Amino acid sequence: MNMATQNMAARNSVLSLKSVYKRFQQTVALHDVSLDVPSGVVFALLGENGAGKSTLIKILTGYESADYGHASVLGRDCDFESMEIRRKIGYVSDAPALYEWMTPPEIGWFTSAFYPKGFLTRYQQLLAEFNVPAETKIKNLSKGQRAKVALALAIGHDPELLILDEPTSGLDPMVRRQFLESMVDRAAVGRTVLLSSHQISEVERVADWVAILHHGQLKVVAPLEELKTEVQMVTATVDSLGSVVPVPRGEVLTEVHTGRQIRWIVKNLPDDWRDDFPPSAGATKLSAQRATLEEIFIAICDDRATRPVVEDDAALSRPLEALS
Ligand SMILES: Nc1ncnc2c1ncn2[C@@H]1O[C@H](COP(=O)(O)OP(=O)(O)OP(=O)(O)O)[C@@H](O)[C@H]1O
Repeated sequence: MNMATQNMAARNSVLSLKSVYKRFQQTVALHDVSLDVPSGVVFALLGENGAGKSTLIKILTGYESADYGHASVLGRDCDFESMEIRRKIGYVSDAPALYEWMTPPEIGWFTSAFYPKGFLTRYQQLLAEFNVPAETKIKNLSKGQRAKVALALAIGHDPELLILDEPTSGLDPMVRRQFLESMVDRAAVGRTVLLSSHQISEVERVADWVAILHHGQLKVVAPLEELKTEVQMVTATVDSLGSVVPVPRGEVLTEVHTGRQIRWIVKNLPDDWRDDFPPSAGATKLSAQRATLEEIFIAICDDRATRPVVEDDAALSRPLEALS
């Protein structure tokens, strides 16, 4: 993220993490994570399984504490004001706990006691929109129907900030679409949505901002459009296996070798990047194209991508210091 974008996010941020560390026994779940989420956007948190997404969300909602660093939501401290935060925001966890013996209307009526007037009416409208059966007890609802109840409970009070941990898993394609559209609508009226997801195509459709976590570290935070325009995939074919070719200038996120082909994912590739590959460089068929979000995600999160796939021992000694 460039400095101007970073400053903009920090100025209007609805949530903020500063140098947050979290460890579970030997597992480092979050490592020096700093993040500001601006208001009025759909902000997607991407990362491989175990990257630390749920841990980050649990710290924001006060279900876990950071070992070090500071987290705040809507200006409130996540450690000391978590009850207040949970009342203000909407939150759906990856496994929502609901009162199993109640019916959907009953749980809405029960929950309405914690929220201002207007909650129940809105909740009931959402249940009707989502076609949730009113007479069935929660324990007998399908996975998708449960997810709809949890979502209706989370947005019934029209929260300024909605936090969703993998919101669309278990939803059918129609509801998934309806649901994602409603996220965009929320952002359009100034509400903020933070969602974690593995569904890159969905994120690409709805997110304004994207953050990518990898092994507990925040690798990318940027507006989606900026990411799409600033990151490119450079491809070169090497003349012979094991030849040492230059690395393109710019910020090389990763390098992948497949036979004679090398692919680099590069941020801020200079216009004159081809000058780095004179005929003597041993690389031909040079091309650069914009990288898709999926390509960027894989480049950052697939650990195999940072290790060259080689077919002879000589190539193993190729210098990779330029890669982080
Ligand atoms: N309570 C816990 N005790 C021990 N380890 C934990 C605990 N919670 C999380 N972890 C570990 O911390 C790491 C991050 O887990 P987290 O659930 O935040 O990942 P995630 O990005 O949400 O993954 P997924 O996409 O699979 O849901 C994992 O290695 C996980 O095993």
